[in-house]
Amino acid sequence: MQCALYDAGRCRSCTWVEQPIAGQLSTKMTDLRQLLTGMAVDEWREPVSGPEAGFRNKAKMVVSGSVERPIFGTAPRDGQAQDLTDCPLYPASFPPVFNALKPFIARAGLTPYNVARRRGELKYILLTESQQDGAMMLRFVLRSEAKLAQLRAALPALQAQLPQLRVISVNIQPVHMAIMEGEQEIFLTDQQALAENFNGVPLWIRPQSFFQTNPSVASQLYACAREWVRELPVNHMWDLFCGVGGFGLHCATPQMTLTGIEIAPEAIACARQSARALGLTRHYFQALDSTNFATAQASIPELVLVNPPRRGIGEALCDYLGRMAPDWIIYSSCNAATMAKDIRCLSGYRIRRVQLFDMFPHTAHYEVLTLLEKEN
Ligand SMILES: C[S@@+](CC[C@H](N)C(=O)[O-])C[C@H]1O[C@@H](n2cnc3c(N)ncnc32)[C@H](O)[C@@H]1O
Ligand code: SF4
Repeated sequence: MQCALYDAGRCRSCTWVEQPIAGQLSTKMTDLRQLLTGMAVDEWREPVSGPEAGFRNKAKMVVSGSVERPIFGTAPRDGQAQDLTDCPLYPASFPPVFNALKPFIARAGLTPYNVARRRGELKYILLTESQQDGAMMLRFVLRSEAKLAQLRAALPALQAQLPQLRVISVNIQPVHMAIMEGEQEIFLTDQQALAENFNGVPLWIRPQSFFQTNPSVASQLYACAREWVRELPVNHMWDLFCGVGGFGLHCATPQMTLTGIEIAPEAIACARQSARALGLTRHYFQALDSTNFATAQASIPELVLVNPPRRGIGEALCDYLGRMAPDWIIYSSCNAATMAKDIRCLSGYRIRRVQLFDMFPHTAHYEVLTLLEKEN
């Protein structure tokens, strides 16, 4: 893919951008095969990919520069900030919003935060778009509430100019460190979540809850998990690290019992709302730590699906699953190295199927879906 910002040396985030997608996929497949070396795999499925450009539904922009001339992009290095509003990973609907936000920041007096001087208010802007109808969520990450009144006063004009901004909020991040978001979220609109829909399944995007950033590939991933689960005689499944419920809500039927566990309460509220909209009655979504939840259960359903963060599911959950031995485990991972390590810990399972999903084109990262079956 052509990226003028990469070519000009202004952004080097996509280290593989100069390689054709076919080459990227074959390198990723080689990496995955190496990580699973020594483990028998019954079926390697063809990798799944999506569009090369314009696929991201979310922009996370560091705000720097001055209040009159803010820059949206990367953190300044050697005093030089790079404007990445033309990044080709974003859809065509994003640059007009960025362009309208720059004068808005000046009008609202939101001085960009200067990391070196520890001064200023506006640290990041986070913009997410729903594929369903193009509605958007805009979040301002501010150092404090000092400029909140000014922001509120300037907001009606911005909303009139950009009616697609349905959810607007301020996140307060008072701490001087790399963590992007703080705990406090102040909604500036009545609407607190964006409606999304993948494969006919209603989902919600809202602040402080994880949502996949490549909707084209994520919807193929959920559809594939649904296909795999529907082939199996499953009456009850756990969806651990469920986020807003994408996997479980795709896989469950009205006859099945679905237990979804996720640490973020905001995400659990979204999952419950989607389950109700689907007419599911046997769903139990709880905001809990997945390992604490699982290890307190004396029985296990036929299927456990896990989709952990990059660190993997860890030893305690692996030990528990090995001991309780559900008939099937589906592992969806954005870090095949930790997934391979976890699977090696799980004795008594064979790998029925593996499929790579190219969720993060132009980088070495990828998602992988693995079906494990208990050996008799
Ligand atoms: C890779 S995301 C997957 C989310 C979801 N399955 C999806 O498809 O969008 C991992 C999720 O694990 C959650 N998480 C992190 N630590 C957790 C824990 N200890 N127990 C339960 N959930 C956790 C995160 O909040 C995040 O939503
Ligand atoms: S993140 Fe965007 S601007 Fe940076 S290299 Fe990738 S495509 Fe180019």
